[in-house]
Order: sequence, then C-alpha cells, then structure tokens
Amino acid sequence: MGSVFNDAHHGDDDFDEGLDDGLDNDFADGPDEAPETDDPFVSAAWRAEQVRAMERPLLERGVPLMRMAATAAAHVAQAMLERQPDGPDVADAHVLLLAGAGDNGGDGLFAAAELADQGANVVCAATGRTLHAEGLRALLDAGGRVLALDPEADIPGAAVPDAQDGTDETDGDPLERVMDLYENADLVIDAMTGIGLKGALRGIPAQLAERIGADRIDPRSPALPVSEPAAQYPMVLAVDVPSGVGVDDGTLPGTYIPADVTVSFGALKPCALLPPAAYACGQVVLVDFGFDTSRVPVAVELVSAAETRRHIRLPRLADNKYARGVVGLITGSDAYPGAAVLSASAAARANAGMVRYLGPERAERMVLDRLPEAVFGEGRCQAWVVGSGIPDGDHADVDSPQREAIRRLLEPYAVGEANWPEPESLLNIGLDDLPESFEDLMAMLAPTYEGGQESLPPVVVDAGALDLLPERVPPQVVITPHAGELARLLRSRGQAVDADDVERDPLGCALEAWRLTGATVLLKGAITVVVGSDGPDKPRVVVNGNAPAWLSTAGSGDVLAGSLGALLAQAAADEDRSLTLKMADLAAAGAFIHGLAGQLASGSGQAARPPVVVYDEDRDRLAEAMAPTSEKLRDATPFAPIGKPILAGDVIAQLPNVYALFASMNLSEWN
Ligand SMILES: NC(=O)C1=CN([C@@H]2O[C@H](COP(=O)(O)OP(=O)(O)OC[C@H]3O[C@@H](n4cnc5c(N)ncnc54)[C@H](O)[C@@H]3O)[C@@H](O)[C@H]2O)[C@@H](O)CC1
Ligand SMILES: Nc1ncnc2c1ncn2[C@@H]1O[C@H](COP(=O)(O)OP(=O)(O)O)[C@@H](O)[C@H]1O
Ligand SMILES: [K+]
Repeated sequence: MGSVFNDAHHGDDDFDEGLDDGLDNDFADGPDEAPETDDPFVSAAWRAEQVRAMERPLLERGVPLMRMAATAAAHVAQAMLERQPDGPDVADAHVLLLAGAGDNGGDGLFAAAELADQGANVVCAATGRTLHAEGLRALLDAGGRVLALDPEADIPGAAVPDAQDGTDETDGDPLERVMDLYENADLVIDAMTGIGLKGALRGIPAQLAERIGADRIDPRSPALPVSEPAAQYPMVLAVDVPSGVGVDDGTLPGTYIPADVTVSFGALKPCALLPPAAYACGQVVLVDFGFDTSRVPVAVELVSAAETRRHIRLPRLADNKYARGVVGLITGSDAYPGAAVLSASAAARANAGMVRYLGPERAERMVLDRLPEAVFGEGRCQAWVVGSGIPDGDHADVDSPQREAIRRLLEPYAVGEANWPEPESLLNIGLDDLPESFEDLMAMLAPTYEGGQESLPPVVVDAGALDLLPERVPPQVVITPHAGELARLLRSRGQAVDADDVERDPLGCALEAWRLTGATVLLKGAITVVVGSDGPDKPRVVVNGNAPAWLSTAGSGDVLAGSLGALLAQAAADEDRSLTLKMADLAAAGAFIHGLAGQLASGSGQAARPPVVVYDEDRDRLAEAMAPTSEKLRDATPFAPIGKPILAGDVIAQLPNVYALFASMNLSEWN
C-alpha cells in the first residue's frame, strides 16, 4: 500500500490506492466499494491527563500496559535497525538507553531488556536518582549495564560517577561518558520523560538534551519523506513522546531530543500533531491499548481524507450553476493583479458552480483572459473570499475602493454592534471614483443580509483584509493568516506578540485570536492549525499536515483562499445545513485539499506531518508499515519520494484531480 498523503485512517486502503492512481493521472477505475472505517484512533490526540484517565480502568483490571508498551517499543527499535541497509543485526547493535526515574524510564528499561536478551549491547544512562525497580532488574538480568549520572543516585547495580572504581563508564565527566556512548551507538532510546514532564526539562535531562538534541537539529536540512534510512548514526527512538516537548500544547519549552521514530502508547498526544513539537516526533508509531475514547473529548484532531470528503458536494441531477455554489472574490489589486487570477482560478477549479470577481480593471482583464468563465455582474454569492493580493492598511496609500468594498462587506458581520446597516446603505459607498463593478457589489450584497447575521454567507478573510476584520465576528468568518499576519492581528487587539512568538506557540496564538475575534482561525504553516467554535466558548482544534514543503511558493496562499472559498460555497449551497459548528472542519478540509493538490503537483511523498503508523504485533507487517516512503511509492511516480518544484498554478491545475479522487471513492456512500 502506498499512501501519498496524510490520511491517517487505518482501514483506508482503497482510498490510498485511489490516490496512487492519482499520481499516474489514471482515474478510470474507481476503487472497490468497501465500507470505510472512520476510526478517530489515529487522527485524534488527547492531553496527558485524559490519557491517564483512559489508562486507569485498564490498569485497574490488571492489564500489563507497561510490558505491552515495552514489547512494542522493542519491536519498533528492531524495525528501525533492520531498515538500515548496512545496519547491524540486533545482536551486534549498540544501544544507549536514556532512562528517567518515572514510568517512561520503566518502559525504556523493559524494552532495552528485550533487546539485550537478543544480544544487543545495552548501556542505560540513568538521568534521575532512581529507576523503575522491576525494569532495572529486567535490564540487569538481560546483561545490560547501568550508568548513573546523578551523584546522589541510589540505583542498585549501577555504576555511579563518583565511585572511582575504575570501570570504564565512571572515568571522567559522566556527561562526556554518555556522549562517547552516544557517538558509538547505533540506536538511542529516549525514555527520560513522557507524559509526566512538568514544564521545560531541568537538570541532567536538560543537559543531555542540549548536547544530543542540538547535535540533531539542522533547520537547513532538506525536507525528506519519512523513514528513509538514516544518513548517520545513531538513530533515536522516543518512548511515548520525545523528552522535552510540550506534550499538551505542542511547544518546545526548552531543550528536547528530536526523534527519528516516536512510539506512542494508547493514544496520540497533541505534541504528535501540533507544530513545532510534531516536527520533533519523526515517524509516529501508535500502539493500540483499546482505550475507550468514546467519552473523552478530543483535544486536537488531524483532518483526514474521510472527513474532507464529507464536505464535498457532488453535482446533483437537477443542479444548475447557482445551486452548486457561487464564490465572490474581492482579491488582487493594481499592485498584485496576479493574486486575482490565482484566487479566482483556484475557486473556479475547486467544484464551484460559478465565480464572480470584483477588482480594478487591470486585474479584471487578467482574470477574464485566464478565466473567461468568470462573471463581473450583480447576483448572489454563497461564499466570499476577500483580501488576497490586496495591500493592507499600512501599505495602501489611501483606502482604495477595494478596501472600502471589503469594509462594507464585513460590516454586517460585526457582532453586537448597533450599526447593523440597512440594505440600502450598502449601496451608498460614498466614493466618487467607484468602479461600476463595486456598485454592482453593493447591490448584490443587499439581498444577502435580509435574514440577519446567521444567514450571512461564509467569508474567507485573507492577507490585506485582515486589518478590516470587525472587532468580533461570527464563526462563518474564516481568517487565513500566516504567522506574521496573525501576530499583527493580535497586536491590533492589544497583545504583545511577534511572528516568532506565533511560530513558537501556534496553538496558543490561534486560540487567542479565536477568543478575541470569534472568527474561525486558519493559521498557515507547514502544519496548518485551525481553531473554530464547537459550541459556546468551546474551541475545536483541527490540524492539517499533508502539505509538502514544495507548497511554500509565491501565490500558494492565494490558491488556498480561493479553493477554500469554493469549498465553503459548496457547503453553504446546501441551505438546510447550518455551518457554524462545522467551520473548523471545513477550513481544515480546505487545507487538506490544498495540501493534497500540492502533493499531486510536486509528486512528493514528503509531508509536514507524515501518516501515523499503527503498531502491528506481526513483525513483517510492522516493517512494511514503517518502510521508507520511497519504497512505498516506488511504482507510483517517477518523482517519488522527494518530488519537484511547483508553482501556484500547478497546484490549481491539480485541484480537479483532488476532487476526482474524492468523487471516485466508495460511490455507494455518496447517497
Ligand atoms: N500510566 C500507565 O499506565 C502507563 C504509562 N506508561 C508510561 O509512563 C509514562 C508516564 O510515566 P510517569 O507518570 O511516571 O511520568 P514520566 O516518566 O513521563 O515523567 C516523570 C519523570 O520525569 C521527571 N521530570 C518531570 N518533569 C521534569 C522536568 N521538567 N525536567 C526533568 N525531569 C522531569 C520526573 O522527575 C520523573 O522522573 C508515559 O509517558 C508512558 O511512557 C506506559 O508504560 C503505559 C502505561
Ligand atoms: N514548509 C511548508 N510545508 C508545507 N506547506 C507550507 C510550508 N510553508 C508554507 N506552507 C503552505 O503554503 C501556503 C503559503 O501561503 P502564504 O504564506 O499566504 O503564501 P503567499 O502569500 O505567497 O500566497 C500556506 O498554505 C501554507 O500552509
Ligand atoms: K521520552
């Protein structure tokens, strides 16, 4: 099975095959119609305290979770060694275990004991004053050695740094000894801290992470598909979570050890899905303990193919172009007319019935040249896209008619403001040099507003329109900032944040923007974070991670805005559906479609959050599931696994293929 995108659902084989077909541009044969499981297990994450609550009933029933976790970790370690073309057999492998005093260390000790039982040379560096007693005994019995790093440690059977008994491990500075072991190891098992981490790493774990972690991070290294054989030893296997990452919020509060593979127990934690911590997790292998997740609200969700498909509207027998959804765009400007072409073309190719464009004459002409189907006149729109390619208030000399039109368009969305405009007032924009099309715009807005605020169509507020957002808006307003734009928006609401702060804590900042504005927030990045409303004062957090790094190219954001507008128009075209509580999922589905188009365009198997692998007790199946992307895609595309550079227009060209893939899946389920 070769998945080219981040569909995390196990049991989606048919769909994956459909996508492989997509790389060959062969949509002739739809996949077999098999019922699709829509199991949230691999696409949902729960916070540490929620995981503990789900573990409790199993532990009370005496289920040996730690032993199950350790066996899984040992199997994953073996698979990592085996996939190295010239790697050592387990029996010849040098394994360095970094073990903390908690149960995370316990998992690591039992796992390392299983490897030592098979002959591996295992040294455990104990970072705390104690070790899990039974785990320690198991490792010592299996022939592993233990080096205590803390001078105050009380660990029976361990070499202690100040003992001066002449054993190799105790000569010199213990941290240097660990670094020597590190440099000669084939595999490091990081079991210093798991879900019990409090704040940033301190003490010996912090020092170790600083030495080892710093050595392993190179932001200049290319974005490769997952699990290609490691260029250099040692590989790192993180137990449950990489030590040092913010388990619940996805931040990197201090030093940490990035992993090649993270073996995660029972359920994903938010750090596996949220940037920037998710980048430190590498390939994630999830071990199913059979938790009852049904009564525990999901903290963070990864948008899936199955979820995205739910928001797509297939043409119906009695459709006309209006019924399929009309997208209105106020995008592009004299300064950036190309953004008009990109956003309008993306909307037109993403399953909308029609596109209405409003902008300066030059941009209008360019849109018409490239998109003769676009219309410029009066009429109703089921969704709007505003701001892409329009200079913001700091960069526009005078408020342009376009900005004025956007301001007027957004005015009725202002929550709790007394100045709910009379429809007629919308017609009086008060600018002498207003192009004809803007008068048309005002005329076409008027009928939309008759049903009150709830009936307002969804609107994507992008780029230069972000500073025109009313103070508070309803959830059908989606804002699509990148980190710099979100920082600016938050600053305008009195928060002292810059772009770096947003990149350090994307979830926290997106939540703050959601709280302050009420808008559905889509924060763009390699992993895109969406926060929307899940009921009064209740956020819903959904992320997308299928985008290949090739997608960061000029105009890519304009394509996202346009195609998201088309998705919203499709959803809004079904008038019986209220979109308020669906906006986070819709926005994330828009990001998924954009990312998948980027994958098809670039032919890349790389993704910011690669698919989660479900642990399989069967060793062969586990090895197959963990196999390098290049192997999985070998026959799918000549470009795999890395892909090729793309332009925004290439992404647009793939949007119809993305829709074709969704449309061809499990046809019986469309009824
Ligand atoms: N509870 C369970 O039933 C299961 C737990 N499992 C494992 O147990 C782990 C949780 O175990 P624990 O609750 O013992 O917690 P951890 O082992 O994750 O963390 C506690 C240890 O980390 C140290 N620590 C905490 N904050 C630190 C900081 N800021 N700087 C340096 N050291 C710090 C503590 O001193 C302690 O030694 C999970 O992540 C998982 O690996 C698994 O065995 C599966 C079953
Ligand atoms: N490293 C990356 N990997 C994958 N996708 C990315 C990466 N960086 C940015 N993106 C995506 O590319 C798009 C860039 O949008 P934006 O910043 O608005 O660019 P532009 O203004 O040039 O259109 C967003 O959809 C974002 O999620
Ligand atoms: K760990």
